[in-house]
Amino acid sequence: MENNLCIDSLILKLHDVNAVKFGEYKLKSGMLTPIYIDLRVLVSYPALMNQVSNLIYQRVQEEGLQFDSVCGVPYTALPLATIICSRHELPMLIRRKEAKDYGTKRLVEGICREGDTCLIIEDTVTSGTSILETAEVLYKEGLKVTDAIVLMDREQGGVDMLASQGIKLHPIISMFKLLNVLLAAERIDAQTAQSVRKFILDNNTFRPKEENGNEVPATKKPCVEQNPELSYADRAKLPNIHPLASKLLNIMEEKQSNLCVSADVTSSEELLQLADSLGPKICMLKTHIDILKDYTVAFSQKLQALAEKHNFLIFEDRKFADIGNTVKHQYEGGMYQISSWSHIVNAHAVPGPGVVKGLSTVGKALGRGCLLIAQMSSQGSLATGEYTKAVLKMAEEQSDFVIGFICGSKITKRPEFIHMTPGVQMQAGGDVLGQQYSTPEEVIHNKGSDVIIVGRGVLEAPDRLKAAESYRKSGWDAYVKRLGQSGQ
Ligand SMILES: O=c1ccn([C@@H]2O[C@H](COP(=O)(O)O)[C@@H](O)[C@H]2O)c(=O)[nH]1
Repeated sequence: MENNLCIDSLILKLHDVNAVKFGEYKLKSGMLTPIYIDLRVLVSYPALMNQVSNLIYQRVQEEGLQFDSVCGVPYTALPLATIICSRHELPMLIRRKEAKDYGTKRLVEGICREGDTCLIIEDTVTSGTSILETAEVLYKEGLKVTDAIVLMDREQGGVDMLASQGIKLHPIISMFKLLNVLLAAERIDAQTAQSVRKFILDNNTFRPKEENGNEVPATKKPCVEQNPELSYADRAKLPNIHPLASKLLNIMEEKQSNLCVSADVTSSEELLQLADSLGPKICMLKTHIDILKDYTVAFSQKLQALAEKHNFLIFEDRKFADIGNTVKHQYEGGMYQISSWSHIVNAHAVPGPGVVKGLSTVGKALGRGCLLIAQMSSQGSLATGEYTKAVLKMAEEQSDFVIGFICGSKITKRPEFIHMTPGVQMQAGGDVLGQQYSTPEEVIHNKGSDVIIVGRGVLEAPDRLKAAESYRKSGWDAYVKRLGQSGQ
């Protein structure tokens, strides 16, 4: 989170110094682009140079990269590499763009030992060819290149192209992140952000080769609705949106996360530990409070503090399903006092509209929201067809409290409702008790849902944090892809 804030402030500073320009510009390849990143100006801003160099070095450490020397791609990344190498006493190599016609005539200055590994530093990547050109010069000196760090990735295929050549690229700022931050700060309008997003998605420079050397044919775009789709950030600003839905959409945009982790554990200590470690990766944490063996009021206070600290919402998956008067007591009272700590709860529509009325008499004044269960992920679920349509109608009639749905796919085009889908794992399949799983791509890109709810996919992974990050990334990438194909 802290690092995120640091990157957000850097993006705004880069915009301030005109290192990010909107208009029509030509790239090295000749391609015309509506956004140009000009980091050459950095040399005139020493504080910014230091900030960028620190972030690059921080990334090197976070990734645990091992190398013997550092080489900046000429010319913009040269001073950045120099600052890093000088500050951290690392051996540096300088790549010449043209060989001298006297003396050693070398293309690389500095000591190259056969078999040593050199880390490449670059300012901006589009296709990745500048990094590859530098790597090729280093290879000729007997060096190995396994990793490169770039400040700004235009997300136009550089990561994939370099990966195909055995170089892992570690970007610090991505184009979509940059657009989101500038949009949130009102430096650009939604239309500009969307047209740049579309340009980036339509102009991927990487064409992987099949084994026979031919280019892989472009995959067919899935059939999507033709009406343009709003981003999470745009939906957060809708005039008729529920404030809690708006808050959630803003969190999703800011954290680039549409991941809700289902914290189905039985000890409060483990749940708090999960919330603290996975907090930066999620937009929401889902609980089943009645499976905890040791619930206390102090626990619920600690959970709320963690939600504040990491900026996520709490969703108690209580699935209320009784008459209004009963659910009112179940929501407000009893040993769990759910309404006091859970931002969102859910309800079955089976009892009729009274269940929502009962919950809203407690939750509305507290600014809480409710999801209606329109479909379920379990095999043989009866929540289908006409039932799902009736749930939608019930939500529309009480949209001052209902903020969205638990569902398998998008059930309404009304952008103020948020669709959340459980039964998500990296591999489609199921469990022995009837749970059915779809992938993040299927749920977000193909089925049009907004949030993936993942339980065992994260909880049973050997490294929960790593698993949460890969679900976050898959869910977010699927959303970005969907936005780019929405016809805007
Ligand atoms: O239709 C539904 C509604 C709720 N759930 C809940 O989501 C999680 C899923 O856990 P996994 O381990 O990812 O299967 C769990 O808490 C369910 O109660 C659902 O699965 N399907």
